[in-house]
Amino acid sequence: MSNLLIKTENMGIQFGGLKAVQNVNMYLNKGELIGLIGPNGAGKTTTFNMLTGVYQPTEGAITFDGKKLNGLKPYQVSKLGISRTFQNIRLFKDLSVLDNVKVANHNLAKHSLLSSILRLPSHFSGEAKMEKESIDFLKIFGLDVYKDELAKNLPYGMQRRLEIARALAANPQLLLLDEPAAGMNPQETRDLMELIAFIRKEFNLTILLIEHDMHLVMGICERIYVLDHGQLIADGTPEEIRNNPKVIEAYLGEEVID
Ligand SMILES: Nc1ncnc2c1ncn2[C@@H]1O[C@H](COP(=O)(O)OP(=O)(O)OP(=O)(O)O)[C@@H](O)[C@H]1O
Repeated sequence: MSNLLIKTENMGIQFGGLKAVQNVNMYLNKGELIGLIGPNGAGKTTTFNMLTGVYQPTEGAITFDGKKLNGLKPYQVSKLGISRTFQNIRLFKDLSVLDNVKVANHNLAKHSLLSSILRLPSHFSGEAKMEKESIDFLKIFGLDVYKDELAKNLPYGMQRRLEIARALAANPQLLLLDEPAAGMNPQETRDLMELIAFIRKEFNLTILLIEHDMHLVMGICERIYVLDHGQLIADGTPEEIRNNPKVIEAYLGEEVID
């Protein structure tokens, strides 16, 4: 059985005259935690948008778990097992913390629509099961104490955690995290690193992580891809990336890779 979960072959996208991403060849094996880094505007979020069906690549192919993703809509990609978080937090701000997770979990609820409408016993057991599962999720993220709070009232770092919990509640095989530590303080970032490592193991996940915080990326990723001006300029272990002259040049004047 193949260990390969997702691969892109010469993936690219053009917006008008601008080739935002081109010739991207990446792969993730099952269970890997991989970083995607690059200076501002390098094409990282655009890459996530192609992997999740938000944008259709204008070139190349994406294969996930043996299936072609090209042409699929975001909800179809999500059903196949890819979940993501966003650079700018996207929660249902006026719903409770618990309801935010339940909404995501609901997509997969096992009881049928008919039993929900007729309120058959299987509906209630389904609801109760989902409620319990959702609270269990919140516990893992340290969010159960906030379960009845509106999402918009959570401290910023907790909102970021809730976004990850929500993505995970959809039961993905592949989790794409777009700058999960953005705006967090150093302690929150350290806690987040531990949490990401933990959920990867606990849920047998494969994770692709966009992150500007080099310490976070270098600390937890097995391999790292580097994008610059829409093209991959390097891939390798954190050690290889740290010492790669092309990477150092791409980042010169932007941030220090320590
Ligand atoms: N819908 C679009 N239409 C036109 N250009 C776009 C569109 N989406 C992205 N781009 C362009 O694609 C390029 C890559 O943008 P992208 O947001 O993917 O970069 P990034 O690496 O995620 O940057 P950052 O680190 O600042 O988030 C940019 O030049 C951007 O302006």
